[in-house]
Amino acid sequence: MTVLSVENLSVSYRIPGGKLRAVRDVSLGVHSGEVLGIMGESGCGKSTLAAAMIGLLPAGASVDDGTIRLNGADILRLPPDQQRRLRGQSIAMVFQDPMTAFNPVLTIGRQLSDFIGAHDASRHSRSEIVEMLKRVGIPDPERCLGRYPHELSGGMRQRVAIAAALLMKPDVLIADEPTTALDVTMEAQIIHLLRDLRAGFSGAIVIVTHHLGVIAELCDRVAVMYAGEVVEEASVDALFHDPRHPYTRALLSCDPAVVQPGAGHLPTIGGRVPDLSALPPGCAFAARCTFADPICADPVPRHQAAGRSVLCHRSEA
Ligand SMILES: Nc1ncnc2c1ncn2[C@@H]1O[C@H](COP(=O)(O)OP(=O)(O)OP(=O)(O)O)[C@@H](O)[C@H]1O
Repeated sequence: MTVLSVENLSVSYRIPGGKLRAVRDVSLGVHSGEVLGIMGESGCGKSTLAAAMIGLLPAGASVDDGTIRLNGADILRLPPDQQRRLRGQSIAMVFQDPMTAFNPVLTIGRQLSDFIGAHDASRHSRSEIVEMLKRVGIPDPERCLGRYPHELSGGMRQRVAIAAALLMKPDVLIADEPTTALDVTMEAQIIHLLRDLRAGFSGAIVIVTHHLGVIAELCDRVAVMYAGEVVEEASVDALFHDPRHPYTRALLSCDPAVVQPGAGHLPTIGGRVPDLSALPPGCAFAARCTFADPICADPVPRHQAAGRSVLCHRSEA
């Protein structure tokens, strides 16, 4: 069942003298039990898309067009209090820097019970919280409950943030760069933790990342973003073994090691991402694409086939 679907979504930021089009005509869906990865270089619009999905767009950003459906409800068109309620019950978010999710002057125990109590006080007892902390690998959960956020390492804080999100039993868990603020060892541990947790979680997971290892190890499907658009969407297997969009191919061919699970961050491609406030007509990747020809200045068709879509004049899905 599709729990979260985004249809023809466009989001822009107001900037001096105009508009920066951060998300352009994006359509995506994620089903229960599935992990969708959203990947792309810095500035391609991943975080803006994730923020729109959870309804927490930063100041200056607005939805120009499109719909976001959560369990079928068109959340952008609900009154704000209903939006908040639906989100609180159905979506949980894990942020890049877990410190931002915690109040520095309250203990972890107080925050977990307050946070969860705010959504459904009766459902969660202290023992459930302790059980969840154990599940996410906190070595001494009882002791952890009495600690303040700054007394935990970054990796432990991220584990607690993941525990808090899972305690809500959300239909959709959105994780925005969940490993980026961590060192390499902790990053690997959190990737393994998320992989283990998948088994006991029936909701959908959306992971925003520029880390190919996260995609390879955790995701079922992946949407590759470039300059605000989804340029290719496919199963992880299809994408890694048979990338069709020249941008995806360029990313993967920069370093053959990247197709291996556990591989590193996205390599860089020559040239620059276009200015999102003054986009060229046609394909936004054309200026960096080795296959570009004059047709690329025309509006770009989206080729769709079973389980795959590709936004390119020259590549079929
Ligand atoms: N508050 C803002 N005001 C104006 N422009 C913004 C703002 N936040 C982001 N942008 C611009 O929107 C575009 C998309 O940014 P976004 O943060 O969504 O990309 P991203 O792929 O998540 O990048 P990163 O991985 O660096 O966070 C970028 O061009 C960015 O400069």
